[in-house]
Amino acid sequence: MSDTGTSTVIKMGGLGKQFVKDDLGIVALRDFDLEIAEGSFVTVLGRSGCGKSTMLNLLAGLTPPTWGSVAYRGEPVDGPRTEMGYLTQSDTLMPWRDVRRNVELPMEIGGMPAARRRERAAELIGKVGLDGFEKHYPRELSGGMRRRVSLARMLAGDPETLLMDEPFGALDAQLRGDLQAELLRLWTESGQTVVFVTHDIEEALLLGDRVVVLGRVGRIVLDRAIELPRPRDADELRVDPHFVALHRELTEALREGAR
Ligand SMILES: Nc1ncnc2c1ncn2[C@@H]1O[C@H](COP(=O)(O)OP(=O)(O)OP(=O)(O)O)[C@@H](O)[C@H]1O
Repeated sequence: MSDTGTSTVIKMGGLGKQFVKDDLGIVALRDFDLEIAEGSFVTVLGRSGCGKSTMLNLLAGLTPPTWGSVAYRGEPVDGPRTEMGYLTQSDTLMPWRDVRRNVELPMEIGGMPAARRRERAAELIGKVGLDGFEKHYPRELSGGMRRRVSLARMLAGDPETLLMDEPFGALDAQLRGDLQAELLRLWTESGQTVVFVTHDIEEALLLGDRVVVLGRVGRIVLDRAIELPRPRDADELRVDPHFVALHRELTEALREGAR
């Protein structure tokens, strides 16, 4: 238990990853330490190439670390775990399954009866704004629509922790706002833990109750609480002096991280 009374759900210690390409070692992440409290919404902000996806892949157990370790509820993460849902940057929908059957997949694996599965899939498809597209195949959808199917599929697994890698980056502003609001609503209701990677300062501030800014090879340049009251309205926030000051602080941290 931490001093705030919440327990740590994720602990990354001395974490690092080196890739080897053409006999050359490329360090993507080095000496990375981070603890995440249960039920928190942590946004991880960093420029392209600073190791954000590498960190999430390690956290999700998709790739083994070169150095250090990841623990989930005190247990070492040495492969994917059902408690963690991962929305990756790349598209991992099954091309031979239509939208409904893609969304149903985690429930199918979990052994949920077909009628219940179908009902839940319909509900999730509605939540991500894809009513009417149930029978479409991934190739018949736009990139943004495919992201939304992936989001619905992740939620279908009912994970207690959500790992999200720039999930709304490719969407138009309106849809992005809708899905951000939907995610916040789900988070408020469910008490899930969220680790949300973005390179967008405003998004990091709008969503998180803590922001971690990464510099090169995942060096933590800033780790601070975001005390903005909720619900947060993007239009109102933009003129809020506290938000403006935080925005400036994060801009400076990103600049510092690039050095
Ligand atoms: N499989 C790999 N093989 C070799 N190098 C890799 C591999 N994956 C990542 N890297 C390198 O590691 C570094 C960090 O990559 P990573 O994808 O983690 O960054 P990122 O912060 O998520 O970037 P972006 O915001 O653009 O997705 C980059 O220099 C990248 O080229």
